Amino acid sequence: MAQIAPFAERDDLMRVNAVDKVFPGNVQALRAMSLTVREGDFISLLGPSGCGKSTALRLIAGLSEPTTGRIEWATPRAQGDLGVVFQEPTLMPWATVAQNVYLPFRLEGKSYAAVKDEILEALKLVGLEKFQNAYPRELSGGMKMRVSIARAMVTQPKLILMDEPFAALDEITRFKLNNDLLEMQARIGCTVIFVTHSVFESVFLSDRIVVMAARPGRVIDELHVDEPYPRGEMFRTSSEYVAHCRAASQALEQAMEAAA
Ligand SMILES: Nc1ncnc2c1ncn2[C@@H]1O[C@H](COP(=O)(O)OP(=O)(O)OP(=O)(O)O)[C@@H](O)[C@H]1O
Repeated sequence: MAQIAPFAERDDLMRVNAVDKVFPGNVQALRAMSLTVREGDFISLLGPSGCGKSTALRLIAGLSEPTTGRIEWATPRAQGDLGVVFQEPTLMPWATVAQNVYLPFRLEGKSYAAVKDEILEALKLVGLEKFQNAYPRELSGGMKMRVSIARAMVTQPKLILMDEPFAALDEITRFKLNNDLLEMQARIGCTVIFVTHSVFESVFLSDRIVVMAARPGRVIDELHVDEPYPRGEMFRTSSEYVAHCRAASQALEQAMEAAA
């Protein structure tokens, strides 16, 4: 479990270097995107629909290749260094909660018996250890998302990519999961890149907000939310939070105008 270094002292983890992504039909999903991601950063990609947030995440995950430019890791990436959480929990309905969380290890060829302690630990982190033998159909939307997060964290990855994971949840569940996500990040010391449309969510969670504009998808601004962690309800109701939300809102408005 790594400790997160102070903001100014973090080592580079990976770099998106002058990346363009053009889809068939000449759709320029990303133009000249550059971003240095450092160990322990919590980065939100914030922007309107179609600005290339999911495309950027897929490129970083290695699920798609840049048209030009490069994705470079500071040290070679091993299996288990990366966890991904999508908007839908994407659980296997026929498998128990524990079997779902086991999946990344199964893909690495490890037996269940060899990793059952890690699975239980991940389920504890998301508060679902009592549900290890339940099936997805027995769980609420928020609980399913917790299982999906446990599955992404179980290998203690260096980097977790999250594509609007809480967009489909009600606001109270979303706030709770935001709080819990920060706690989990602090516990395993990972880096997070989090895609969202929500100014409020991005300010609450992140220390860096990368603002993107559409047509073509590109980075137009980066904001630093220079507020200490752990963050909780006190931060959410503070004047500092409101001030950061205002700044992020303005940057988002400029992003919309840039695309208009
Ligand atoms: N596989 C694909 N083939 C063709 N065009 C694509 C493909 N994937 C994405 N695009 C286009 O690339 C652009 C960026 O899409 P992307 O999904 O990355 O945006 P986004 O910011 O994540 O949007 P949203 O917030 O709506 O999810 C859009 O114009 C989209 O239609």
